[in-house]
Amino acid sequence: MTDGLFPRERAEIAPGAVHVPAWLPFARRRELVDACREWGRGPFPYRHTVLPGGGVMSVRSLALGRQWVPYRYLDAVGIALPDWLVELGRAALVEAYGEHGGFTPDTALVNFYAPGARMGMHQDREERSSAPVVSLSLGDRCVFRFGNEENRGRPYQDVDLGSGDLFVFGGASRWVHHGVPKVFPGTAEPGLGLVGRLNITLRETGLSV
Ligand SMILES: O=C(O)CCC(=O)C(=O)O
Ligand SMILES: [Fe+2]
Repeated sequence: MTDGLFPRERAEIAPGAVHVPAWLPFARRRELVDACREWGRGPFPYRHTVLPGGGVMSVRSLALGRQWVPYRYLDAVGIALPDWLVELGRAALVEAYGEHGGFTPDTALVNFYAPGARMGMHQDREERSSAPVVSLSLGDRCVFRFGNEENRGRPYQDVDLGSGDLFVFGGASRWVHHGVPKVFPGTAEPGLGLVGRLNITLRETGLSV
């Protein structure tokens, strides 16, 4: 896959953190965008999450499978996590690591970044399972900041995540701080039918029902 002048190469950003540019074929991206739109039409629309301190996230999100509120998972399921998405998550791990290790995600967070939206540095740490996090990106390109386990600051690496990209972080990278400091508006590929950026993360909560 070539983006402009330079091919974007598959890279292991850190041990257990694998970036596969343009992993999803265009047709699959379109299907995912359509699915994300459908999910938002139902009784559980995309919402700005209100943080305990009163801050409001600029991203709008919805959950598939087990629902997340800051900073815990609820027992409640709003929208079911479809089997085909679980299978896609397994295929993503086979791509990244050569095996899926029995990955059985029970939740997916779908984030929508309208122009100007971003996500601060954080850890995905409400999960009791150490299974990897699978991230799929659609639409506008962004800077994905991948840091360290200790704090929100340096050292970090900035990774360019584009439409169709797969990013997996597991193993020694599972509890690393990460965030999205910038999205580049208008960079979604034509024909995708998306203004902005969508990101889907699949996780195993490790919680029993
Ligand atoms: O949008 C992204 O690429 C990252 C999303 C994320 O870190 C999260 O939902 O926890
Ligand atoms: Fe995260």
